[in-house]
Amino acid sequence: MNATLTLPAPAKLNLMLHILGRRADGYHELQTLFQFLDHGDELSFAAREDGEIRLVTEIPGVPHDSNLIVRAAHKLQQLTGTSLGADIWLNKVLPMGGGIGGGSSDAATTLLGLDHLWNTGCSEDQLAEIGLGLGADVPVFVRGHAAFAEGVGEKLTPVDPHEPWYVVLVPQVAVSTAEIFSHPLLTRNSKPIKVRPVPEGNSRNDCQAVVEQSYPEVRNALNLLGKFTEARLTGTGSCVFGAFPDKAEADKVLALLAETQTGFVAKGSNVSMLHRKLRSLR
Ligand SMILES: C[C@](O)(CO)[C@H](O)COP(=O)(O)OP(=O)(O)OC[C@H]1O[C@@H](n2ccc(N)nc2=O)[C@H](O)[C@@H]1O
Ligand SMILES: Nc1ncnc2c1ncn2[C@@H]1O[C@H](COP(=O)(O)OP(=O)(O)OP(=O)(O)O)[C@@H](O)[C@H]1O
Repeated sequence: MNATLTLPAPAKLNLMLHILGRRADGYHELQTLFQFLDHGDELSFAAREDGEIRLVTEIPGVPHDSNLIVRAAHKLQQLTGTSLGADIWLNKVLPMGGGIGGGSSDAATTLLGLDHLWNTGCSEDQLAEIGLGLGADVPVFVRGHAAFAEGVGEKLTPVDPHEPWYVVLVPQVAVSTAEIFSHPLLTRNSKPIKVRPVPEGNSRNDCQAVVEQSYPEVRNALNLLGKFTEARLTGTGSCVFGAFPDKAEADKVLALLAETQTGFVAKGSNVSMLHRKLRSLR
């Protein structure tokens, strides 16, 4: 059997998210602050000589060829012209439709992992560009550093916000990103803010009001976590998060909410687990 390469696909949080306007193509101009979590999916890759891409562990409800992992692998094959393929195994940990970027992160890990395995030598810029074609959130996972993002999420300025421990609650509803971005009541006229200093105090999420209105489970999670710390929505939800100074405090709060809420505790991280692992391989 070929050697396998196993790599993490971490989650992200949007520490703030402001919507500045809507472009002619329907996509929204935004400003958002991305930080990674030391928590995520795991992917394993083994090269195939016959050029086939096979996701061995499929996600129920997501057709094989629509999975962002398979789409990312095909795009990399096309760009590089490699004759190699891959068997790919996914250990899915992150909730789907959670606003913590699981699918996007899987796609980025696939691009970096297969570029490494196939020895195709793509630049980070090339991989980020392929990634943007798969989703607005993919480039930040390719770059692997916490970032202030503008445009539709692709203009990235690396930043180093504080790295607290987070409680992330996972309300048991999947929120459609497209539905929230097309909501008539969405705030779309926030004033642009400056990148530096890192906008930690200016940290609202413009999607939160419409998500709370449409999904009572999300409002409930925000209210419950809000009893302990400032609680906020990530992306278009459904997940909500709050920061704590240490792991013990975060664990305690999650335990107190455990009767009615599903969630996890994870450390915020400005260098993604994926990039830390890849560096250790070089
Ligand atoms: C909400 C965020 O998660 C914040 O990080 C992202 O902006 C969304 O990123 P994503 O899930 O990778 O989004 P995509 O898969 O590119 O787009 C999903 C849908 O969201 C809407 N969309 C997304 C990003 C953006 N800047 N404006 C949009 O209007 C579009 O209707 C699109 O059809
Ligand atoms: N590998 C994958 N993992 C998760 N979802 C995938 C994957 N491939 C395709 N999808 C599809 O993408 C949809 C969104 O998944 P994802 O986990 O990225 O949502 P999200 O966390 O809300 O994303 P974001 O934070 O980028 O808005 C899923 O409902 C699923 O249909």
